[in-house]
Amino acid sequence: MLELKNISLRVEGCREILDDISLTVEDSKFVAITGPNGGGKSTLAKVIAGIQPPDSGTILLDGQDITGMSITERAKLGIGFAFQQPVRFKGITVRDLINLAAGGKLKDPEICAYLRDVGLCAREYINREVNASLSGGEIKRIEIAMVIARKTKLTIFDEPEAGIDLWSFQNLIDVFRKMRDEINGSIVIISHQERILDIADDIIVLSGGKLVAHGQKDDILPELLEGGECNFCLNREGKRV
Ligand SMILES: Nc1ncnc2c1ncn2[C@@H]1O[C@H](COP(=O)(O)OP(=O)(O)OP(=O)(O)O)[C@@H](O)[C@H]1O
Repeated sequence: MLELKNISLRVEGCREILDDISLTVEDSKFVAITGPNGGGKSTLAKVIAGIQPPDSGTILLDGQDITGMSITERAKLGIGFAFQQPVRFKGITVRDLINLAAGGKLKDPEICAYLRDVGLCAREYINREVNASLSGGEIKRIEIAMVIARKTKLTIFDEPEAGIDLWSFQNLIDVFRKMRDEINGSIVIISHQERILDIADDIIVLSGGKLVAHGQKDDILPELLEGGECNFCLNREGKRV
């Protein structure tokens, strides 16, 4: 279980990017974080992954205080993070990356199964070098395949739909459904997409750095669909408009 207690973060000369955020992600839950642009979603994901330290507050994983831990230490405890803009590694093949993620040498059929899960033709990609010749959508899918192979306790995806075409989007939804059903871990997804929000157990809405709603999908989604994300926008006084 992941617990965030009173997390705040301020950038010099700027308002609070995260303002006293407290929330819990229970085991085996699929949680979507959404909200207006600039609300603090990516920053919160970076705070959970250990990329950005908070100014104050505490982060607990299964009761253990991980607030001061590095990305690597958190990764060892089972936190995985898929970036909004994935990185490319020159000289490394797709096979190498999946093996690296899985923490051992997998047989080709196993690697192919991960690639198929994310809609890539395994034969075409398994020996490809992960360099600039891969498209943004292809690299994104390879990164998702890596996250699945890593089988982490808590996986954070930052806008996984970015750069993925419409046809592959359905495939992506299927991947997340499968992850939710088969992997015994929690998934936190930052997304603006209704179809991703729709498969979540819980939805969290961040706006202006504040947590403005957190509850079961069936309670939050109708309000989001009715008024859009700006139904949750805050005015200068920090009140919902
Ligand atoms: N290093 C920084 N310096 C100044 N401002 C920052 C910094 N990092 C983030 N911000 C600001 O903090 C706010 C929250 O950014 P963040 O990327 O977390 O938003 P988001 O909810 O993920 O937005 P989007 O939906 O557009 O991806 C934005 O206004 C952003 O400009």
